[in-house]
Amino acid sequence: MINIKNISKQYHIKDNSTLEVLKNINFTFKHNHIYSLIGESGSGKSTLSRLLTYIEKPTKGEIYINNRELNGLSKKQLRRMRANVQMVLQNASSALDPRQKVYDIIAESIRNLTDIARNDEKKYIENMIEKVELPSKVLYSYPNELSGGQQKRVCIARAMSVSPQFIVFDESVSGLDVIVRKKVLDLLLRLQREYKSTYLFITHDIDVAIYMSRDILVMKDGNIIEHVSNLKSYKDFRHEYSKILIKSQLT
Ligand SMILES: Nc1ncnc2c1ncn2[C@@H]1O[C@H](COP(=O)(O)OP(=O)(O)OP(=O)(O)O)[C@@H](O)[C@H]1O
Repeated sequence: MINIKNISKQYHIKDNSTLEVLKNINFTFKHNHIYSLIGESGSGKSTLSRLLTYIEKPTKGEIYINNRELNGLSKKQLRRMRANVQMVLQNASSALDPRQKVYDIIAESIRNLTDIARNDEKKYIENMIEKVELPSKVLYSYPNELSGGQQKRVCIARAMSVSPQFIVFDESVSGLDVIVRKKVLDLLLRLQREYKSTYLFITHDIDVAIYMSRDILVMKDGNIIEHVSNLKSYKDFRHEYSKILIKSQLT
């Protein structure tokens, strides 16, 4: 479970002024659940994902994972926490080191973030690559030898390999063609059922958001302005802004 309390994020921009990108957000992400997050460009979705994955710190507020606040943890505890929360980004090719073979990319993550013994590593990685439905020979390829869809699956395998409880997918399927995208989404849904992790699925695309989850957060100007759980129809969105956002995609 991840709990965010009174989270704000400000950036210093030119002329000594500050830009408040996230404004006092409170939310609890339940265990074993998928949330979709939609919102227009610049509303703060990626900033929120960077805070949730500890890439950046909030200016104000606290993030709790399993009731433990991040600040003040020892290095070892922090390492464990980092494994707990993973992120899969839009641009798979830039997220993968072009100089490393897929095996080494996944192994690096495992070595840094888990206690899996070296003797067990190969079997574990082969199993992981099978879970994302890639042939094992991919492990000995470089990322640029793979298709966009295959690279995406490698990113998913790397994230899953450290057994995270929480995964943020930030526009993770953008840029894939419709058929490949659906296959990746179905894979993610299967993996979620198997691993019982919590997903925060960030997307511009309302259809993708609904395909992944009926639990939808809408973000505007640094706030979560609406949370619809158990969405049954577009009419369940009550906030005027959500309605405009949905309408703009449907017309
Ligand atoms: N490091 C930074 N320094 C200054 N401003 C930033 C920084 N990172 C983000 N911003 C600003 O914060 C706002 C929110 O950006 P963010 O990327 O979180 O939005 P987003 O909803 O993810 O947008 P998109 O859908 O286009 O990715 C934008 O105005 C952006 O310019």
